[in-house]
Amino acid sequence: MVKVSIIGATGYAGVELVRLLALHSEVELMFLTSQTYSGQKIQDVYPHLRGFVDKELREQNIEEIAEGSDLVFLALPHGHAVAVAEKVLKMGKKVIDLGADLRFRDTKTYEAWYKVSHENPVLSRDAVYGLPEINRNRIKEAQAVGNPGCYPTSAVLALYPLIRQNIVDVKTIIIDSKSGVSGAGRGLVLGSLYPECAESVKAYNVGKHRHTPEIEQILSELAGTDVTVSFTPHLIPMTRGILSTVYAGLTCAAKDIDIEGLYRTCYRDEYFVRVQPKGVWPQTKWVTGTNFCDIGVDIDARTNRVVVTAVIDNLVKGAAGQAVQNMNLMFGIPEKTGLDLVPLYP
Ligand SMILES: NC(=O)C1=CN([C@@H]2O[C@H](COP(=O)(O)OP(=O)(O)OC[C@H]3O[C@@H](n4cnc5c(N)ncnc54)[C@H](OP(=O)(O)O)[C@@H]3O)[C@@H](O)[C@H]2O)C=CC1
Ligand SMILES: CC(=O)N[C@@H](CCC(=O)OP(=O)(O)O)C(=O)O
Repeated sequence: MVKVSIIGATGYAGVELVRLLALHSEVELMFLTSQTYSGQKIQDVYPHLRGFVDKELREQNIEEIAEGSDLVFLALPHGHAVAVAEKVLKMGKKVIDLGADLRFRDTKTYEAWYKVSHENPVLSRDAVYGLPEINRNRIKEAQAVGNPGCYPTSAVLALYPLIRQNIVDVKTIIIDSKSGVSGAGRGLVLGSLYPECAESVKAYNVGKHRHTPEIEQILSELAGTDVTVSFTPHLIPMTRGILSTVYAGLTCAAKDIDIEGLYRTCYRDEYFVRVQPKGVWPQTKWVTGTNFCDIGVDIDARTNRVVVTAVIDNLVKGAAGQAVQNMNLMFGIPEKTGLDLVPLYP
């Protein structure tokens, strides 16, 4: 059994990890931490876990936690992970950060967009970006993984087959995303209050969302050239789910491309990416509670642009599920373990 602990177990991402790991056959849950609720049992803070997990929430004593764990998940606000990751790694244990602190090869970019200083550029440079569909072999060898952001997971999986085949003009990419409110976390945020967001949809952080440089970093690495994207996130009144619609101009004639075949070939061995038949556009409900990313794709022959939609559950493939998938890879556990779930529908 792999011994795992979660720092920040009471946030939405952390508690989703607890849910998935509670029934994971190869894992033993060791320590769960919380600042606010330390001393209480997690099943008292989150009664849906009663009967599955019986654990007291602890303070963040990292040495003790790392000593008793093989892997530590960090589900903290950005800016808090580096110091913890350093201690865990120093004790020879592995770490997966669900936040943004280990996602950037160039920490100057991180500092510019996140407005916090990064104390360990080497740690960030050596960490592996944890998108298994692209980085599987490197994740298997990793000591530290930066788990991708929720919007970038959907956008990069939507674009990867196009970039890999070099059939779109990378200066024309537009990413239009909608997220459920749990993406903002459990903290009290005015915009997450029911009267503020119910029966309403809005764009936010237009042209300046922190996931823009993350998407550009990965697409640039894949394309071998600098890629810039127009990315606009929207808040939509639902709890879970992200839908990203991506547009890109083709560099060849539409008639020369079997677009569905291209996506099927690219993802043929990827259990968690489900390419829909041409003309079928997935909805967020098709993936709720699971690690799937469902993709719909077609070419708009009139404009010679590809249109792709990708849906994920932001808390699963966008956070905790992807983290479990990465853990499985890092410990040689079959990749689907703990994640072989049927979506919740309707
Ligand atoms: N929500 C989502 O869909 C996704 C979230 N993420 C990332 O995962 C991380 C956690 O997000 P999420 O769960 O949504 O956030 P929440 O606000 O729901 O939870 C934050 C967690 O961090 C703990 N915490 C807060 N401040 C501190 C601090 N100063 N020191 C130690 N612990 C602290 C909280 O503990 P407590 O309240 O018990 O004191 C809580 O457990 C973030 O980096 C986020 O960006 C990534 C992808 C998707
Ligand atoms: C709806 C909503 O507010 N979503 C969050 C998602 C960010 C997130 O989860 O941050 P990381 O993935 O980078 O850690 C936001 O836009 O800030």
